[in-house]
Amino acid sequence: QFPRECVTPEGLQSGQCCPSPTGTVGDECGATTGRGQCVTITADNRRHGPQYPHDGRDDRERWPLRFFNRSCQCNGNFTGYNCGRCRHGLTGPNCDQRISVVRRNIMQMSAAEKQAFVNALDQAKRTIHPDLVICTRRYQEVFGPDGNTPQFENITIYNYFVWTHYYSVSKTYLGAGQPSFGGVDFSHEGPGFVTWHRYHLLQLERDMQDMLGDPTFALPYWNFAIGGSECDICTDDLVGARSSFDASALSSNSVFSQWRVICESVDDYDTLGTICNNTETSPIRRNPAGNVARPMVQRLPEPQDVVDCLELNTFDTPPFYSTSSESFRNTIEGYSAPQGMYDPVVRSLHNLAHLFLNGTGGQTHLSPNDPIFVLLHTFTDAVFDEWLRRHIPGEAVYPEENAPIGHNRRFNMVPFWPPITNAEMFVSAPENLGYSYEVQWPTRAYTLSEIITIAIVAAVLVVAVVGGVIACAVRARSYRSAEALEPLLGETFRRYSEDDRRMDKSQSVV
Ligand SMILES: O=C(O)c1cc2cc(O)c(O)cc2[nH]1
Repeated sequence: QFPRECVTPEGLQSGQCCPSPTGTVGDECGATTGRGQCVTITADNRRHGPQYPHDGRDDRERWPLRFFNRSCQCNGNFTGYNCGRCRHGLTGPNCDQRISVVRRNIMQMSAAEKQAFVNALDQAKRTIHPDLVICTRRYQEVFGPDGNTPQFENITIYNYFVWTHYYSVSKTYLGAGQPSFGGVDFSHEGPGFVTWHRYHLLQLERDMQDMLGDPTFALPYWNFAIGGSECDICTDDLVGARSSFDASALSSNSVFSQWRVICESVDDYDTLGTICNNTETSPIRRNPAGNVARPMVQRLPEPQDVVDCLELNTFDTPPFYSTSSESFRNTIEGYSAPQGMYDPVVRSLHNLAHLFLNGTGGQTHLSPNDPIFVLLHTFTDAVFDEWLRRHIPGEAVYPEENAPIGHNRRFNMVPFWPPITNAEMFVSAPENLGYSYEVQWPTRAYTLSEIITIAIVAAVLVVAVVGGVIACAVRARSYRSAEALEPLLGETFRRYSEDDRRMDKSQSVV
């Protein structure tokens, strides 16, 4: 969430976080080489929706102003907390060389590519994030018991990915003995669902690119809209098969059976007002299609669900919440039927894929601990990108105000650093964000009236073509028979003509 360099007592007190990419004094944000400059942070102050009634009580409001009010703003193709790196899809000392980052279907990757991806994830689970640290206390307690020991911790790259999700969904602590307020979610149940998760993946992809020293590294996706009740990627060469001994555990042949989750002690955080840290506890649990108590979540979404949701024209609809109807966002998120109608009992698309996993991956505070989360969300993001490509919306269709807290267009997404708004992720990825998807979208099945129309048009065409062919054949045949008769006719004609001439001559002599 914040750069290690900034979380000193002085850094926190100054409210400024503008490190230099070269570590040189007086070169904040690489200003001397034109990379960027240190600016005052703008935070959204438009009204949010009525779901959150506790203004002033949560560190995440008007993010990140509770912690910092100045950060780097980078120029041109430079980016990062100190403007020291290139925008996605660019490389080179001046960040002006294009590279291609293509996200592919994991099922279509070679055995070697699958293995490389699994190894990269495992490396990310064990590698300390090079730049960022997490706060483990609310701001009120962030200077520590002695007032001079900032409460921040190192965290690994993959656990940072898990932690940011947890921090964005955690409840608002209202004080000892008071129940924490759960009607708040900075990354779900609002228009920011698609933009927040898009940035979340971009951050992991960039961190893994840096870790691997490969700027072309791309996260693959899982096409979860395959129907049925089988998890096709739950195999030992991918995210791990089911254990033969425990239906909810992973096979010991998979490296992911060794992974331990973070952010499990949610009751402690909510009652004590503490925050999840990098401490790893139990193994991943997963029992796809094993939730017998909820038969509706025992099947994966169907291909037709993707077709239907891509046809919805409106990005989001009031109240811009999990109760919105005819909203593309609420449909891909999965609180509406795939055709857009809100129904409180329905779970579809993204939500259905989560719940189908039935374990770690089905609980919001824990779900990214299961690596399926990455693949499930890249596919969700691919659907979002395809919707942007087909409908070409301006940013004006993204609500500027009255969305749930965290979800307004200009809100800086919690808890990312440097500050980044929802609007900045509401753009087509290939042109603006330096990555694309290689994907074959299912096509819509024809309706009965379309089938009848097509059949009639086809029948008319067949009749016209066959009629034309017959007419041509008849004409060609009569032409040929006329040619065959022509020598005989010619002879007869000549004879008659000669007789006529002789007759004429004799008549003229008379
Ligand atoms: O109950 C739901 O609809 C549900 C569960 C779940 C888990 C998760 O990690 C999400 O990101 C969303 C979600 N929705």
